[in-house]
Amino acid sequence: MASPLRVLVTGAAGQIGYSLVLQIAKGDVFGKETPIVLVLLDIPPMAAVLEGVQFELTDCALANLTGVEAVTNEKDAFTNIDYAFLVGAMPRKEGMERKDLLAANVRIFKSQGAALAEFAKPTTKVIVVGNPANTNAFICAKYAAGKIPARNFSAMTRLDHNRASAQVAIKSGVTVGNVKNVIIWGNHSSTQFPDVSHAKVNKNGSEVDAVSAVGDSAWLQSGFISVRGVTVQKRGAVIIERRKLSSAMSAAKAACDHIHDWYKGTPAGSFVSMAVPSDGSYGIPEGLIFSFPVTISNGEWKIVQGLELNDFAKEKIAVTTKELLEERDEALAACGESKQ
Ligand SMILES: NC(=O)C1=CN([C@@H]2O[C@H](COP(=O)(O)OP(=O)(O)OC[C@H]3O[C@@H](n4cnc5c(N)ncnc54)[C@H](O)[C@@H]3O)[C@@H](O)[C@H]2O)C=CC1
Ligand SMILES: O=C([O-])CC(=O)C(=O)O
Repeated sequence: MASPLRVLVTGAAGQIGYSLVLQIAKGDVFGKETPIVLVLLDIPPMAAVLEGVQFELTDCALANLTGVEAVTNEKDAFTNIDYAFLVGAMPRKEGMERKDLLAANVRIFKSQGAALAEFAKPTTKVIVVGNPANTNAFICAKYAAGKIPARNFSAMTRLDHNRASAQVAIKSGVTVGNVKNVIIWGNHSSTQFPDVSHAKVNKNGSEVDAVSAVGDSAWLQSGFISVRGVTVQKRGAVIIERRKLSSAMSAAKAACDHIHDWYKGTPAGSFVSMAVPSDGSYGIPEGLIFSFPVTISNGEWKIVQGLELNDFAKEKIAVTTKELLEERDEALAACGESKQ
């Protein structure tokens, strides 16, 4: 048997954690053939709950789950890990924006960035789920710099990508497996820009542009993006309003999709949305953790180049970029650093 991948889930006693750990353990991310050791981290007051999750995972009797470790300190959590799902952070409540969590959550990611640098493998790959996800990932990467390359850090916009794909499928009268190349640009926040102008729909066996498959351009420029919040941009807030808790099942599934594609690659001709450090593509300031369309091969992502952006798209991308720059400066200040 190959040596197992060590996979860390932080916030493993929380609601996303509860959905996520089973999907990883049963092979949805790294494949059913890949042995896994799951490392579950939460804060000391959650130790008993965490132990309950550990017992349940053992009781699932999964063939390739070779170990489950429940820990409450960063050294045990981060030592020698291959992948980190950084979920543990405070969720927002009704009426809040995700950036309202910045002051409370950013320090967690400063500390975990330093712990990654000290204890993890230099090849470790990281997805930040805890909100505000892009800015937390920026801070985490900053404090791991010198040990783990910035390109190993990402933030999750796959949930927004999945939400957008599902809406296009419903409007086009197909199942979601027939929709590809939707793009989420920018921040995982209400300024994100869900863009279908490069998306494709397989309708009755032939591939057509999503815009013509949907057949409602007015909806694509307004209702699809955010009609009283029920579709993409503000979907998270709508779920909180209905459930009184933020998305968990769909967030866990999206985190699995994100790491699955990073590990296995994207199919030829397809791209997915992933928030990664900007290299200046599309005029986005370098280093900002920004959601782009990416293709993935051999564990390396590449930002899709050369997509044409019309004035509507440029305007939306400028708004989300401005918000990310403001969040970055606020986060640096909260970490006691000067602005960039
Ligand atoms: N990027 C995205 O698309 C999404 C992000 N989220 C975010 O994910 C985060 C987690 O959400 P839920 O699981 O619903 O929250 P939750 O409150 O159910 O669970 C969070 C867990 O994290 C733990 N935690 C807090 N500080 C920690 C630390 N320093 N180290 C380890 N664990 C720690 C808590 O004790 C708790 O068990 C929130 O910030 C939420 O806003 C949620 C949905 C989608
Ligand atoms: O909206 C929230 O606070 C949770 C989240 O990030 C989402 O559901 O997209």
